[in-house]
Amino acid sequence: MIGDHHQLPPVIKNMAFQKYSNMEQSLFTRLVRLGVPTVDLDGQGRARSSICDLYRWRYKHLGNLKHVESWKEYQLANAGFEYDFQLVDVQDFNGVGESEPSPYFYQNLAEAEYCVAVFMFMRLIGYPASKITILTTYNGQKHLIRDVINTRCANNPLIGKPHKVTTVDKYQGQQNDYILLSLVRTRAVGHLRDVRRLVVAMSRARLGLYIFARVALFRNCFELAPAFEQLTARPTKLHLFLNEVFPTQRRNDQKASLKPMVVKDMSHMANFVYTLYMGRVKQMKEYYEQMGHKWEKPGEVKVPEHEGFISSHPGEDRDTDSEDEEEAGKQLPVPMEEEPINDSIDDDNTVQ
Ligand SMILES: Nc1ncnc2c1ncn2[C@@H]1O[C@H](COP(=O)(O)OP(=O)(O)OP(=O)(O)O)[C@@H](O)[C@H]1O
Repeated sequence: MIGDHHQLPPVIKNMAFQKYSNMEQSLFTRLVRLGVPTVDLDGQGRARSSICDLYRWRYKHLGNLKHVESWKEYQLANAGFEYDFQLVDVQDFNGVGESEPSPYFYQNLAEAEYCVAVFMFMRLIGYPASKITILTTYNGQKHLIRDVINTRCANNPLIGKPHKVTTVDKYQGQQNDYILLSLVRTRAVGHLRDVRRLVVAMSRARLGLYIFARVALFRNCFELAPAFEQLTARPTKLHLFLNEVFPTQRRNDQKASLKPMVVKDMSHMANFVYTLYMGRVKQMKEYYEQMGHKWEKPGEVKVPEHEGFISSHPGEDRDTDSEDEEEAGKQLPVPMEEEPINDSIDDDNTVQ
């Protein structure tokens, strides 16, 4: 029960220990509260300096180790993205924002679809799946995102699944290069108001952090202001650079000469990804045929209605009469798995 007292405390499941022994208080917090002299972390070696600024304010004198300025991976930009981090505003989809199908089980379909569309975009331009993690602040949303992934792309060899889809709380202590984060709530800020959860959420990414949320709600939360002021200083619509592939040689500190594509909303992103995918498949097919190889379709990025609550692909054009589309219509839905993405720490290939 030792640990950074600016992050989340241990989870105590036993009510007696929780209520009467105050075991949720970590040993570190206990010592700090008792006035025991402590040495605070003053050099972080995980994140780009710009990303670290989102939580640096919670620590006394947190600087950067030299390598986060000097190593090439920190100097280069994130391919396809104008910014190294962005807060992306997500509006209601079909009139719905957050939903609560059972008590305290929060979901947000628009954010789930948006996160998955961005993951698919990253895969299509060459990002390895192992470098991308999708995080969310609620268990309900974790299940929804996994379900959307299973529906849209898990079985597609061109896309597959991200390294992990899990909750911020479960991911404490872990990291990945690129984090897509869904904040879910649209009516009340909920438990992100605990700044320790915000610090964990903001501090998991090394190189890229893209947050999907209802901006008007979170920007007004007093406790979160130092982070959201920085987040909202950048555009809240996703800015993408087309024609870039991973890894780019564009420098992160260099103002790009290209004009970005500004993504209007989730449907726009889903549509764009669908078109990008179809273009990639067409290119591959032509290449195979030119080389005299037998062409086999890699898979689909969409399947029919699934369990009655996930919409069909928002970028899907149902008016098409192409043969490929008809074949896709005959495909059986991907079966639901309770835990399709492995959560165990043992198989984690991130460096700690
Ligand atoms: N001296 C260093 N040289 C290179 N990389 C470093 C160095 N120190 C830390 N890092 C990088 O920073 C990451 C975070 O370090 P570490 O896991 O010790 O932090 P932590 O305090 O346990 O993080 P958290 O509790 O927030 O998950 C490491 O995985 C590593 O990539």
